[in-house]
Amino acid sequence: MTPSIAFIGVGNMARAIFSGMLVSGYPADKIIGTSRTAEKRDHYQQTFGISMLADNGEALKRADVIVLCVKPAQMQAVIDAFAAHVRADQLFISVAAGVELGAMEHWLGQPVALVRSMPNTPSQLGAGMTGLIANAHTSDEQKSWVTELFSSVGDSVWVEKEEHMHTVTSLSGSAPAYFFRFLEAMIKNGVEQGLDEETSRKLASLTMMGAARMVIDLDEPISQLRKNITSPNGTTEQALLSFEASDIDKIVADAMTACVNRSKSLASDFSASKNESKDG
Ligand SMILES: NC(=O)C1=CN([C@@H]2O[C@H](COP(=O)(O)OP(=O)(O)OC[C@H]3O[C@@H](n4cnc5c(N)ncnc54)[C@H](OP(=O)(O)O)[C@@H]3O)[C@@H](O)[C@H]2O)C=CC1
Ligand SMILES: O=C(O)[C@@H]1CCC=N1
Repeated sequence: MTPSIAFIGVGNMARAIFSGMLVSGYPADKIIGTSRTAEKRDHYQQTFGISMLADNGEALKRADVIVLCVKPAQMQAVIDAFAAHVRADQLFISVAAGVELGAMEHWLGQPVALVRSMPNTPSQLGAGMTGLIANAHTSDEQKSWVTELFSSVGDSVWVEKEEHMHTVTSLSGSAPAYFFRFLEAMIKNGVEQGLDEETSRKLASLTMMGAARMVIDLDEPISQLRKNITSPNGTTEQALLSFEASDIDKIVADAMTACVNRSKSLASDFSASKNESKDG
């Protein structure tokens, strides 16, 4: 039987996951979403044919699997409001950056299967990449089901230690935005050199896709793929020398470290112990 899935807090990430699921054949009548905004509920209901509710508790009641998709700062209030009605057979999946399993277990207040995920928005095209870790109450069968769920919108990896979720966030969760930023800079320069924006966008973005496909499909070191393009004393060499002069490794490492540090600070802001001391 196909489980009913409730997405609590339909925004960018929830939409990316359920639209990818719909494309891969998940029945719309098994998908519920929640939002506090009436216009959004109407929009998602009409556009995707899923059920949209205002009441998270009602969504919880109807669902076998609950995907928590609100912002980290909203997570505790959302869980607190329905924790008393959680059933032991339900499976929870969080997509929130930084919020640790221990904190969510504490807010849920009872032993329940819980998976922390870090997906990304390419999921909406079936090209997502998701990092996963489960708590001790999640069975192997539930983990397999979660793997299948995220396979339907791309690919996934299970990490061994929860601290690795910070790294996953910097390598894949946030990373589409790095590539978009890089493309924005390339397209801007193409336009400054006289091409129209549409042509610049096509040249740069299809090149990014082609390069990514070479990395994924060809069994060759990335450095070799780079060398194959870099003729001695040619054009590419000049571009790469310019990157090195700006210390591209440091630029990328600084950005990824900033991402990881923010993920860690979210974890500390919303940790169960901090919450307890706040309560106490
Ligand atoms: N965007 C991304 O690329 C990624 C995001 N994430 C994680 O996904 C989560 C959501 O991010 P994102 O989708 O970008 O954020 P959005 O703001 O787009 O979505 C969150 C949605 O939650 C809804 N919401 C807020 N409070 C409630 C509530 N009490 N009940 C029901 N709905 C509520 C809001 O709608 P309304 O105000 O109408 O209720 C809003 O649309 C975050 O925790 C983030 O860390 C993880 C990986 C990637
Ligand atoms: O920026 C954020 O906090 C979320 C988590 C990963 C991508 N977006």
